[in-house]
Amino acid sequence: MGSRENGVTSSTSRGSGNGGAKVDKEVDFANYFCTYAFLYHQKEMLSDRVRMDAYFNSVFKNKHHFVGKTVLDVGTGSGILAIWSAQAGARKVYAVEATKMADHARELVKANNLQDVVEVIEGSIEDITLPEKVDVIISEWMGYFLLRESMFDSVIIARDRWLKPTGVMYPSHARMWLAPIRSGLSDHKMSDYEGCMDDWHGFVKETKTYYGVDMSVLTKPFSEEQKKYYLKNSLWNNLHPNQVVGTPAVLKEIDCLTVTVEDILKVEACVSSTITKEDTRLCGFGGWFDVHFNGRKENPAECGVELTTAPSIDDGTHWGQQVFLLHPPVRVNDQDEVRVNFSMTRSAENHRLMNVDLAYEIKLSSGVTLPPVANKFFIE
Ligand SMILES: C[S@@+](CC[C@H](N)C(=O)[O-])C[C@H]1O[C@@H](n2cnc3c(N)ncnc32)[C@H](O)[C@@H]1O
Repeated sequence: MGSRENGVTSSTSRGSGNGGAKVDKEVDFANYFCTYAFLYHQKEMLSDRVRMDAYFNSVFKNKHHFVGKTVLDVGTGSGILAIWSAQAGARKVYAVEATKMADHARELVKANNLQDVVEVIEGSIEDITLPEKVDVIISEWMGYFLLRESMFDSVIIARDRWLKPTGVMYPSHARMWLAPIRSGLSDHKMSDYEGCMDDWHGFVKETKTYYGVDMSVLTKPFSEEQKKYYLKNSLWNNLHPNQVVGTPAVLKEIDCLTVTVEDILKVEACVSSTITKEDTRLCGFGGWFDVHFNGRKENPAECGVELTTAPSIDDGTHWGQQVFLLHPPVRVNDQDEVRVNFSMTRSAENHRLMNVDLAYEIKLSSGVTLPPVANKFFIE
């Protein structure tokens, strides 16, 4: 889950954004669920090899959790996780999907001759009733930086209603990470953060050459506009691992079996990272997540699987990372310490979007501490 294009960017009429508040279902459907009804969007997730391999391996390398068992797939989309669960030997799979994608899922189940095992149910997980409790809940609920989209609330509700006391969650654990980062190569446009704030120059040259108008007078306002934008909004990016200039820190650890909605309304952490590169420019912080498929203590996975969205030399995942930029960048050195006060809450206008407060302070290895800086970002 998590797409730059999915409809969660529009605001909804939801009130306070806390887990107890009422969601205007119609508005939520129009703004959030609508894109999931399109196969093109499901395809984006189905094409994410890192995501697919992790879920596939978690199911097929842990068949003992599935053989002869009952499974609930929360938000089945195209039906892929439900189909794998059935192929791994489940006795019965309830595949619940809020959107009309349920029709395609039903078709796909039938085409794979699994209609006697997989029952596709169209409806919100919050509203449907199952005839029995289940042994496994499987779901792909993760948004950008793990919690954007707030779909995990629905999985928690499903768990509390429908998971047997001995049941297993797929995934079982999740973590959020933050690390100091530097700008990428200048030929990699998306991650040349310093360049992207000033890249009016090249444009001015071209406009003058081809269209005879000198736009250089707008260079400064453009740069100011860019800075304002990037200092207020996080940026989706696929970071290269060499852009990570300090030790990554865990902001939040979640046990999917026991966590409550209350526990995820706010993520607060004070963390510290040691710079690991000589003479580099700290441009901001990168945030990502991982989830694990470890079963539960009494019924562990035979083969634990990790799905990570950390910076990677390959294509990464469709989740990428969230980048929180600083301006101006700060020159840092090996062994300097960056202390971060991090807080993430849900937007009051749209509970599926996030506000981040990020304050940091740098203690140089010489012992000098630079003045603290505080920034606010919106994860849209
Ligand atoms: C990220 S997609 C995952 C789809 C599929 N499970 C997969 O892994 O490819 C999440 C799906 O959950 C559905 N969904 C989200 N919240 C839901 C809810 N409360 N009840 C039912 N379906 C929901 C969305 O419509 C979407 O199709």
